[in-house]
Amino acid sequence: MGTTLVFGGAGQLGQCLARVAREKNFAGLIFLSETEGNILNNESLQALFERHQPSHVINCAAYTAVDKAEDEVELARRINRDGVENLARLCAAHDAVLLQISTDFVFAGTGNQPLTETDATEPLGIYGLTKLEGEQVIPPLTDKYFILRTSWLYSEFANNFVKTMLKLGAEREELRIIWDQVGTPTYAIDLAACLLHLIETQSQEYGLYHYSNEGLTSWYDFATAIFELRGLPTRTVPIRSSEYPTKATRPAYSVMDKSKAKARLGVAIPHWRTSLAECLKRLN
Ligand SMILES: NC(=O)C1=CN([C@@H]2O[C@H](COP(=O)(O)OP(=O)(O)OC[C@H]3O[C@@H](n4cnc5c(N)ncnc54)[C@H](OP(=O)(O)O)[C@@H]3O)[C@@H](O)[C@H]2O)C=CC1
Ligand SMILES: Cc1cn([C@H]2C[C@H](O)[C@@H](COP(=O)(O)OP(=O)(O)O[C@H]3O[C@@H](C)C(=O)[C@@H](O)[C@H]3O)O2)c(=O)[nH]c1=O
Repeated sequence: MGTTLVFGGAGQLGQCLARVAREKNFAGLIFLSETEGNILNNESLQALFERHQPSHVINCAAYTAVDKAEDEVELARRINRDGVENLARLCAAHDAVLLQISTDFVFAGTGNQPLTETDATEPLGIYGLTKLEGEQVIPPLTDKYFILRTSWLYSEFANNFVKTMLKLGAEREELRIIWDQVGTPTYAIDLAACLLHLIETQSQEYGLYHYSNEGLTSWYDFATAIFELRGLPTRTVPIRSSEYPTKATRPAYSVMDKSKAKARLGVAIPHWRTSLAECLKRLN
């Protein structure tokens, strides 16, 4: 197997990839932090591609601060769109496969049926918009790409909802959590395993896919499950989004249909509750 360059290697998904690769003895991955592989620096990117001649490139680098993006539009766009364009161009020139990660926030979330890859996108905020732009720059440059849209990523690494809940739950008796946003949490370790599976199997089923854990839940039910599984007495109170004002509006319903990924990529997808229990065990 060839070499895989992992950009954004120090972020949540990057660290999950490192763990899964270590556990599977998966060789050939080169993890690059922002300083080692800045996706906005074309000169250093070119040097990296020339030195390593990668067969695959996984882009975990992104601007992920959903609310802050509303005030940092240009920076978010440079990282989420221009950075992806830089990688896609170099992948095309070096005949490498690009694995790009996108988000459920490309959808407006006004429906109530699981979203497929062909459903219309309509981002509600700058983060979702710039991630969608990042999806759109790829196909004109290369055919050899996988775009995996995922949602509500969490893990034992970096900052995420599960870790925030455990921290707040240890400090407060009661937490008020939104229940009118419905989606599917995704254990970033499962997504990492899926990405490595695509490389290991040398999959050529290129294209756009939805990948989250199975099932659906609200943030309120997710938080309640975290405390139940952890055996914490923290009370959770369901509130509406209007009672928890944020700068960026989130989709109310962003459950994604994974039929295409299951049919074409040969991946088994665990239920979110099973994976949550696994993550909490790891966090112990
Ligand atoms: N987190 C989530 O809930 C979800 C995430 N996604 C997508 O999944 C992917 C991985 O997300 P996740 O790991 O959680 O995000 P993180 O924010 O944990 O990681 C992103 C990483 O990208 C790095 N980065 C930022 N700018 C650059 C740059 N110019 N060049 C290289 N690296 C850079 C960041 O470094 P630094 O921190 O130093 O700035 C950070 O380490 C992203 O594409 C994200 O949009 C999709 C759905 C849900
Ligand atoms: C801390 C807290 C959050 N919430 C709500 C706010 C929000 O709607 C929801 C999740 O909050 P967070 O800020 O953790 O997550 P958020 O930034 O909305 O998460 C998103 O991140 C980007 C990167 C994605 O791509 C999305 O898939 C999604 O995971 O929980 C409460 O209701 N009560 C609370 O006490």
